Amino acid sequence: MSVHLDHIIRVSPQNGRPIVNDVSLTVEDGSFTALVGPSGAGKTSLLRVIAGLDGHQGGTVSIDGARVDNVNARDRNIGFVFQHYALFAHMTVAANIGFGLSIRPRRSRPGRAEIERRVAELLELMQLSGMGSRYPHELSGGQRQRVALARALATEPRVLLLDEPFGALDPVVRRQIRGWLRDLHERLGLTTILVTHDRQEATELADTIALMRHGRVVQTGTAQQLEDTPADPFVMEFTGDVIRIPGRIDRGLFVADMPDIRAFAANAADGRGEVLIRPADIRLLPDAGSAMAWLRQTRGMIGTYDFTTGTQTLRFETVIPAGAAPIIVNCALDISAGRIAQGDGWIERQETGVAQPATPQSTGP
Ligand SMILES: Nc1ncnc2c1ncn2[C@@H]1O[C@H](COP(=O)(O)OP(=O)(O)OP(=O)(O)O)[C@@H](O)[C@H]1O
Repeated sequence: MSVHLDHIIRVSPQNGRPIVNDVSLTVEDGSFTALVGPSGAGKTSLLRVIAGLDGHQGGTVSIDGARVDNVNARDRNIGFVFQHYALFAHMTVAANIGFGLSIRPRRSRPGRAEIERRVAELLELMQLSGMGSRYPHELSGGQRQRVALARALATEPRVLLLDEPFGALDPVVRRQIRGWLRDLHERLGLTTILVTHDRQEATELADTIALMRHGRVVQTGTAQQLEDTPADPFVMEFTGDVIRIPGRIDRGLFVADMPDIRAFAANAADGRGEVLIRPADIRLLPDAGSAMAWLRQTRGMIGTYDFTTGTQTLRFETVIPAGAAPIIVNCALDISAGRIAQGDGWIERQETGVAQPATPQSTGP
């Protein structure tokens, strides 16, 4: 089932400020979407609006093309698992899983034998066979989260909402459960939306990533798209390592404040600016300046360099130039593969890999 959000607004019940601010998002049927972003960005709030647990003051939520704004949570056919959505401690694992079915209105409630069959099926699917009679405190953290997932899936929802479901697990279990979850998503043909802080988790699991900040979706796309063509400096920093190099635009050139960084063409008005660049895109140019680059560590073709000019040092990891000695004297940096920012936005969007015209070496401000 697809989920479509159209200009959703939710305001804080306390102070009327927008918590979700004009969010439009389409989650395709059968897709796996990760909602990522800093704390307080509105990810949980958006998930709760989709689930129908919280109301919204503007916009519409549609599931499979039908508006569900006035449909209560129980009737949306959505399963959800929250990090702190605890299991019922006094109930066995089997009773926890079957709970959603057992409280259905009499008309739609399956018989006891049918519930038992469904629970057994889910226990097997979750690799928890034989654990139905245990109590939650007799399980590991990873097993408990799988029971929570089983409970969410018992009513056969087609949409699954997961809010940091693995946050409390140790990293090894977390990685194992990831692969297993993706597999489950495929096998059951689910449409899944996962809230996570973990960039790696989002990249591994999701087809689409929606990055949120201040109640808005800043950019949606594959992990690769967000990394390669970030909509703004915030997205670039969120999606990978970035080095910021301050400078200015001077008559069509970006001139770094730090000497021995090559100026390059910048199609923008004169003023302050900053280059944001992935460390791996920085190029060391031997015999092109007066700086010194000292190779601190190597990892295959990649080296960690301290690039020193005057009293300033820049540390970054990049490709070791062919035949370079561990200490390169008289070198300069090429940062023309970066993007130039001013405040929260780009002042110029450059495509990486496009050759820049040869320009004179910067001599600083
Ligand atoms: N019921 C509420 N009443 C008032 N403010 C709320 C309520 N729920 C959330 N907020 C506020 O809305 C903003 C978004 O919160 P939300 O929990 O959705 O963010 P988040 O991106 O999920 O953050 P985190 O990653 O820390 O869980 C925060 O500023 C939060 O304080």
